[in-house]
Amino acid sequence: MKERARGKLRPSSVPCDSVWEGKATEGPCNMPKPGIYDLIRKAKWEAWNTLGNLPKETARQNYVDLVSSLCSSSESSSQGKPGADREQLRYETLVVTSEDGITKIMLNRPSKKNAVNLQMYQEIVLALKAASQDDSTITVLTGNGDYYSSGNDLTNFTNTSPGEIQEKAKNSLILVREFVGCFIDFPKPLIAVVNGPAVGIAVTLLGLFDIVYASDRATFHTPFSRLGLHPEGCSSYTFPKIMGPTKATEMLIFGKKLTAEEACAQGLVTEVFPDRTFQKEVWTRLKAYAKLPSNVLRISKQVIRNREKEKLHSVNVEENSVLQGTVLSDEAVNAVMNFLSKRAKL
Ligand SMILES: CCCCCCC/C=C/C(=O)SCCNC(=O)CCNC(=O)[C@H](O)C(C)(C)COP(=O)(O)OP(=O)(O)OC[C@H]1O[C@@H](n2cnc3c(N)ncnc32)[C@H](O)[C@@H]1OP(=O)(O)O
Repeated sequence: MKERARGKLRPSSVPCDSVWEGKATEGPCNMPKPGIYDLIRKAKWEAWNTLGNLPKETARQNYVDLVSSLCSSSESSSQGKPGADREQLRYETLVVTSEDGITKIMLNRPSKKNAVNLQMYQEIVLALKAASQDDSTITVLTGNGDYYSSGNDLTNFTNTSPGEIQEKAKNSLILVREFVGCFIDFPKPLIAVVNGPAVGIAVTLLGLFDIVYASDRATFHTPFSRLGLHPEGCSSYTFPKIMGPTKATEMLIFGKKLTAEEACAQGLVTEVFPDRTFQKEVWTRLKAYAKLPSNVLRISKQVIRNREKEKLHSVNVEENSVLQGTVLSDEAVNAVMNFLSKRAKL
């Protein structure tokens, strides 16, 4: 009997379904308790044993229900395959690819230093939503060309009539709030591959990533005060936590630009690579990480990040409402005018 019962328990099967399976075919637990180091069989035995005298028929029905629910969940997850996403979604400002367990979202306005225009905000929201449901293990954000991103596109409100500008600013900020919310909620490991300089919102968001790899050519600059703007992307909360309040203040209020090495020393960047070997080294490492079990990574991310989510959403709302009041201030409008008239660059 011992051997027959053991033969039914496939070591690779999920403990919970083999428990119902054992109960459904054998009735009450009828095998001796396995040894302390026989971890898989011991876990199954304990689970089976806890079912006590549950009737065989009830156990059988539970087993059928469980198998049906697993089948339907695997069907619905296969509808979110990256191949299908690629066919459905066409992006103008991004290149999104999915292979080797990695969905790569590449900002693709290199002639504008990957400045984030309204279309790009929207497309990143869509790409993150698709990536959260596809079968990739990790998601990467990176930039095409020499910049990672020059931040918010300063022409977002130009070509807008005076009568429409208030409404456009309000709606744009609602979009930015949703955009930041997607980073807060993103369920899989999210990795920034910072291929060159990063500015403004492209920097602040890094506090919401799980890993940040940077080329030694990258710089990190948040010149909010000279633009008449204020910290966003939850940086008013994440940066003081990551680097301490005084270093965060130097960056977020006084616009101190950090080199990649400095950003790494402050904890904003995980690791810096020589630009010459950046792409090769980073992608080799990410491909190895993407072979780890997807579900395990998701759950570990939840364990690390979930207790902060509510706080981050409230910070996002608060930062956004401050910007609602200042994005059309004289200081902000003058800064844009100076940039457009080529009088000001960073
Ligand atoms: C939508 C709601 C608003 C929410 C507000 C959110 C709060 C703000 C968040 C931020 O991200 S603030 C940071 C904004 N970014 C900047 O201030 C950067 C401005 N750009 C520059 O200073 C320079 O362009 C540069 C990045 C230092 C690069 O200089 P370089 O001399 O190397 O290249 P350029 O010839 O200047 O740039 C090439 C091309 O790209 C255009 N461009 C670059 N960055 C932006 C940008 N952020 N917005 C709009 N356009 C940008 C630049 O004008 C050039 O265009 P062309 O002249 O070739 O047409």
